[in-house]
Amino acid sequence: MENIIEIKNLYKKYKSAEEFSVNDISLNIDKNEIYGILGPNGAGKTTLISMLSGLIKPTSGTFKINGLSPQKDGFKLRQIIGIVPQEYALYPTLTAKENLMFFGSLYGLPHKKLKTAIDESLELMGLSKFADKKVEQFSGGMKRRCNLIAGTLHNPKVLFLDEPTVGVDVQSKKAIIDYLLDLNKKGTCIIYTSHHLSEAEEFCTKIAIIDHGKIHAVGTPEELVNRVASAENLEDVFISLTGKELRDVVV
Ligand SMILES: Nc1ncnc2c1ncn2[C@@H]1O[C@H](COP(=O)(O)OP(=O)(O)OP(=O)(O)O)[C@@H](O)[C@H]1O
Repeated sequence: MENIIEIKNLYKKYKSAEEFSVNDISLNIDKNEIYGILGPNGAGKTTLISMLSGLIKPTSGTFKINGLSPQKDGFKLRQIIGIVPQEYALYPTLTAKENLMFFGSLYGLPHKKLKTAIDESLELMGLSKFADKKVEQFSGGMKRRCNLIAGTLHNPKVLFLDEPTVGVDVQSKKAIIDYLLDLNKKGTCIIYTSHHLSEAEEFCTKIAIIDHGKIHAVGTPEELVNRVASAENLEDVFISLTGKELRDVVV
């Protein structure tokens, strides 16, 4: 076991808000994990991973990623993390390949290495034959697949994903999960937020259940199910811990 992320007493209160959106979270994440942050709407999932990925600043508390802190080592930190937000960060009038060349060059990858990484990733994602099509012609699922490639071309040590499979078709979902499993096998620690309990149960090695900005439970899917008497699956655990039904949290 080797922690790649160490979070200590992290808080976030937005200026316009009355309550803390993240309220005293402490968490260690091992470098080999596929770590699911699960919780209902407004639980604080996006706020938590936005802080960890450097998009917003914590109100208080500290965290380190691979021993680096955002205050002291911001530049180095940005080189080892990947971020895939919910919204597409792609240029619609550029082709998939042009988009990926653009984003890959932002990571400073040499041209030849970048071209190889793009070709391999498009192949893995089942998008090779669409490489020269404009992204505006893509379906939502194809855009998401392309978005994921754009955030991972530099082979990050830690990848933050916000709801990577929400609202995508079955084929894209499978491609995304297979791609993430492959990245994890090659050494990327994956932290992802989700509403999909059954997907998380299958896919995650560890899960944190979060609600009202606090962590309610942490464990492997199996540990969580065993911890709650009469729970048969993660959905039962979720209802028991948050008092919310799955239908309340599916967007
Ligand atoms: N920019 C902001 N300004 C003020 N309040 C915010 C802001 N962003 C989020 N919040 C509030 O913080 C809380 C947590 O929101 P957050 O988006 O982190 O939750 P979430 O678990 O990701 O929810 P969802 O699944 O709906 O995306 C909510 O009460 C939300 O209204």
